[in-house]
Amino acid sequence: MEGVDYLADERKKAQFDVDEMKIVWAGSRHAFEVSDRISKLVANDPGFSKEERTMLPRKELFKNTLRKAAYAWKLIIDLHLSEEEAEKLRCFIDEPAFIDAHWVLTSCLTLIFAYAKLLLWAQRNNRKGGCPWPTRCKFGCYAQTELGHGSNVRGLETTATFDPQTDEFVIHSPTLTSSKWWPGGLGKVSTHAVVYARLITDGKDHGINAFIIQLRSLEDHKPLPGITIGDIGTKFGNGAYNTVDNGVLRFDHVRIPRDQMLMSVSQVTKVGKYVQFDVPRQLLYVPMVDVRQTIVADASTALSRAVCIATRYSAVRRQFGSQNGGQEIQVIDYKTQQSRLFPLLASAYAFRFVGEWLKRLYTDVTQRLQAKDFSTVPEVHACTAGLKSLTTTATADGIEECRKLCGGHGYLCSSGLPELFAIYVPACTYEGDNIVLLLQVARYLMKTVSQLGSRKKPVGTIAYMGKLEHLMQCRFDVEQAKDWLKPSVILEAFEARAARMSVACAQNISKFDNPEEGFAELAADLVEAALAHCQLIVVSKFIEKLQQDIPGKGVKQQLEVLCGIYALFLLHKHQGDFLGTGYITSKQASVANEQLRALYSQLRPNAISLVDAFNYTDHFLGSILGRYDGNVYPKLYEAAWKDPLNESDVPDGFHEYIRPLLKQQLLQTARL
Ligand SMILES: CC/C=C\C/C=C\C/C=C\C/C=C\CCC(=O)SCCNC(=O)CCNC(=O)[C@H](O)C(C)(C)COP(=O)(O)OP(=O)(O)OC[C@H]1O[C@@H](n2cnc3c(N)ncnc32)[C@H](O)[C@@H]1OP(=O)(O)O
Ligand SMILES: Cc1cc2nc3c(=O)[nH]c(=O)nc-3n(C[C@H](O)[C@H](O)[C@H](O)COP(=O)(O)OP(=O)(O)OC[C@H]3O[C@@H](n4cnc5c(N)ncnc54)[C@H](O)[C@@H]3O)c2cc1C
Repeated sequence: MEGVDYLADERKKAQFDVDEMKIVWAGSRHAFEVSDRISKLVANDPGFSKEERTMLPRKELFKNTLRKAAYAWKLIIDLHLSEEEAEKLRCFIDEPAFIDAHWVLTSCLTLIFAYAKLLLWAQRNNRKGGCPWPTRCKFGCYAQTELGHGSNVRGLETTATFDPQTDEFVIHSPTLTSSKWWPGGLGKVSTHAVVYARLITDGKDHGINAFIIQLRSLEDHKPLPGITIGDIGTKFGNGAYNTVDNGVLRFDHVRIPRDQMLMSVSQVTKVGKYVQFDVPRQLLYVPMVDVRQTIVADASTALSRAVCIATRYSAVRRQFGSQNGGQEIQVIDYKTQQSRLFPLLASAYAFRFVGEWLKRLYTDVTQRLQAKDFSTVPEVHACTAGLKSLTTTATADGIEECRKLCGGHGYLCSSGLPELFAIYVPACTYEGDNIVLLLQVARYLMKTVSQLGSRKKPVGTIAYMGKLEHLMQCRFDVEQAKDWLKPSVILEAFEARAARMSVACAQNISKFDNPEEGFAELAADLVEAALAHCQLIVVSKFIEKLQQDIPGKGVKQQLEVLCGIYALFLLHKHQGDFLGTGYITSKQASVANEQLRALYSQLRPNAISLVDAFNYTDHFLGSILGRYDGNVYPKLYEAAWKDPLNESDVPDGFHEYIRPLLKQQLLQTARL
């Protein structure tokens, strides 16, 4: 029946003020109001329907994305949307697109510009005159990865050879493996690209630098002479990321003016002299830090969506336990369901808060860079790389777990979960493979440990290493389950585990004559140590959030429960680390698990309201199982009939393939 709220009883159980929690989730009252308004605007506009997305063939799907993007762009201009509102519009349209960032940010913050802005900052500081980029370009993409190399940026093969005769660079793809491969928006749309290539002057290779290159004519959109471009082919999943034209690009001696090199860390003069500036070369990589922090901020959105669907459906779905004709048990009441679902709910909140914190850290580093203070770049690189890795891996795994939590119906496209997973899972790879990124964190940790004896004191997220002596010796000395609720106890446990794992790796590396050989040999242990450090960051930022003034009846208490679940779930999952490093005993681990179970029971009556606090519209969720009103079965039944296979009772192909077989069977039966 329309209009009935099948989850109303669940909503009545809430022990906290949901509206206040919505504001905590959004970040501020203002952010909530913008998000609420724009999500409804998108949901009520048929131009943004997603209904048939998983059924469209690739060409139609892509054209539909072009239409939506153009329509959204028009809305942004017609409604005079601010940058913040436009970003929300992009989020709630919920369709990866070639121009994601371009139309989002009317103030010229294109995807490519987002990458290039720090390079441009350096450029502005190092030479006179403005950059030709944002005003001249139409659509941009970021062409770094090649067919042969992605992670190993130093191994890229595209060349940019300076010709002093003409004051130009000659851009060339010398091998098949040097073809640019993967850039989003490149295949069919981008007119310009930031291209990473080896800079060569006077026969000398100066390593990787970035160049702005026009790819297509602004008149007829054809590739410019010497340039070959195409789409790299269909990707994983129906609909999903196939809305984006990830592309291939080759250059055959293409000439560009000298001023189209992004001269952030070095410069080539008119006479072909290569000049290195007095800035760290890593500045060239800082734009990757920018997108990684955005990905961390987005992880909580993807995970919370999946969790919202699985939580609501778990309250609707009933299996077993009916007595005397009564109702069966809601699957959310099974302890196994809770122990799989509630840690994901807690993770969604944890990632939200660590994402907010990372944004502040990133803003701080950009301000420091303006003042030529490069001191925090290594820490920010380690934090963005590590948290990108942790949050995207946990989110992709979490979405898949939510699909399983919904049983068979989770496997239907109408549950929204298969497409959400297919769109999300490449986040574990793009913007840096997650293992490669954890190894960057491990390098930073090993460097930190090796410098502990020096005068350089560890600060920020590695400050805990400053009390190494204590962390190596301390023991957890309390026995009761409720002791595990004390923030100081949780923090010390995570600090001791992370510190001990890093020190153990450093000690093992020191047994090798060559540290690089030791690092390579111990890579699997190093990845675990890096993960322990990143989990400590997430736990500590959740605890810091709880120290703030949080208004609203019961809101802080719910967040305390979620924080406890996040930390104790990790402790339970990684028990081997905590026991192995000797900080806790097996009895204490079992007491922690007892506390975890108690927290699940505390969360249970609030579960539906905690996912309501995400304030997602049914349009954004795109899931029959996750509908706000819980009216699942009639809508699933209705949706099945919309499938193209159900357009006729007799399928296409019946006469060619089914009927002859049936006839053959009839004949065989007759012969018997
Ligand atoms: C506006 C945006 C809008 C929306 C976006 C939202 C969502 C995203 C949606 C879609 C996705 C879109 C795009 C995806 C785009 C891409 O995937 S682009 C391609 C990204 N590629 C990578 O990430 C490659 C990964 N590899 C690397 O980053 C590096 O090469 C490396 C980290 C593996 C290093 O390799 P090495 O050869 O070992 O190192 P090196 O080059 O010699 O440098 C070593 C020193 O530099 C430090 N360092 C490395 N990276 C950085 C960095 N990013 N910032 C600062 N410092 C860095 C490193 O720590 C070493 O320092 P030392 O002190 O130890 O010397
Ligand atoms: C959807 C999508 C969009 C993308 N968009 C863009 C874009 O816009 N622009 C762009 O330039 N690129 C883009 N990329 C490319 C992306 O950045 C790379 O694929 C990514 O950086 C991983 O590099 P790779 O493919 O070379 O993986 P590889 O490095 O080949 O990884 C293969 C395996 O080797 C392992 N491995 C590699 N190196 C090491 C090591 N040192 N130690 C231990 N293990 C290692 C990895 O963990 C992985 O298991 C995109 C990719 C995808 C999937």
